[in-house]
Amino acid sequence: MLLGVRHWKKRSESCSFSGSVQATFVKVLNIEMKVQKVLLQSDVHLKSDKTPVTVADYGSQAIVSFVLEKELSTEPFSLVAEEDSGDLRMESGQEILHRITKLVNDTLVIEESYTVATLSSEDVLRAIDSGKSEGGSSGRHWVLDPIDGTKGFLRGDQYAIALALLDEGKVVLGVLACPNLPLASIGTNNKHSSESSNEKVGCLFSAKVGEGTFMHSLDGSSLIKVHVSDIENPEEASFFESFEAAHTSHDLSSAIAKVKLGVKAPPIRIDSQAKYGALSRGDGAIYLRLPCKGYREKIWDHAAGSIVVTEAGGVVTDVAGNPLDFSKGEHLDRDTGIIVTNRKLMPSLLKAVRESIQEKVSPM
Ligand SMILES: Nc1ncnc2c1ncn2[C@@H]1O[C@H](COP(=O)(O)O)[C@@H](O)[C@H]1OP(=O)(O)O
Ligand SMILES: [Mg+2]
Ligand SMILES: [Mg+2]
Ligand SMILES: [Mg+2]
Repeated sequence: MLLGVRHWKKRSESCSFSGSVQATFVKVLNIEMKVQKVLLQSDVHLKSDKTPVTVADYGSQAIVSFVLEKELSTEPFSLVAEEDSGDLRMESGQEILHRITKLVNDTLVIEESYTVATLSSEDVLRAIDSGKSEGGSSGRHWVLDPIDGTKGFLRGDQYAIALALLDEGKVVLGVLACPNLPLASIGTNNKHSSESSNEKVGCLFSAKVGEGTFMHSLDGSSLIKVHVSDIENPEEASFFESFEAAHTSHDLSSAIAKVKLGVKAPPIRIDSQAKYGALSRGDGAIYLRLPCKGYREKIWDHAAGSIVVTEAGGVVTDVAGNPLDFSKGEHLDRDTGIIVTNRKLMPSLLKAVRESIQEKVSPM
């Protein structure tokens, strides 16, 4: 028993961010917001899976991984992150690598504790490749999506920087920064909005297992504990889904929400894990993610978002009603979709999802 308590204490102490890591995280966000406004065509590349990647994705991964490794120098460091340096090591990647290196140094210079020396391009490549761990069910692994919702980032819309910690395959800590998300509600099921926060954008959600979810404003001026919507009547529940039609079936979610549940409000379509953040504070009550058959979800796309919602009282499952399993490496290994809501709505939502999928498979 005593051993268990000691283990828990040790774990929770080293789980927490030091102030300087959190401050650096906020600086990364500020830089990314500036980069978003001045992005050049040549700063955007297509990866082999045809998804876009930018100097900001690479730069964010290099900085977060560099800072985390420095902060956690006394313990084994394992990071599972989206990007790798393969394309940057090629002849064609040299120009973009030069710009990433400048971006990383410009950002770190603001944070005095990290200005040991100017980082070389090789240091930046090494920092990006620190994210090559495979994760799994034993030990501790940090999980990072340096820019989640790159398509939203390129459009000037929503995106997030998502960092989580896995301990023995379970998410125990999550931080979700949403630089373009208004502090006031973006939905109809709101419970937290206030006059003073009406115009401001930039939210940072943080959740630690057993301690709830908090929303900070990016300028540090406010901090509140958040909770998911307590709506019980599905007709009053507004729902979130991907902006990109290629990422989820808008038709299927419309059949579930409108036809089966009688939801009246139109869907709120935004990019990235900002959907989890918005849901955690009750902006809407349901998030439906029903990707094309065959798409394999990655852990960095859901680890931080899922703990932000569950610690705020919500439930995150696959369409069979099982909790997401983060212990199997970089993939979630569910190609059947993800549903998120509060405890009261989950049974009727699950039933509606199952019926709609069944009807799609075998139309009457
Ligand atoms: N074909 C796809 N189907 C579902 N999700 C995808 C697909 N391609 C990329 N993604 C990832 O889905 C997430 C964004 O989805 P959405 O904004 O629709 O919630 C991102 O993590 C994005 O990766 P990325 O991190 O590279 O942007
Ligand atoms: Mg990507
Ligand atoms: Mg992502
Ligand atoms: Mg990404």
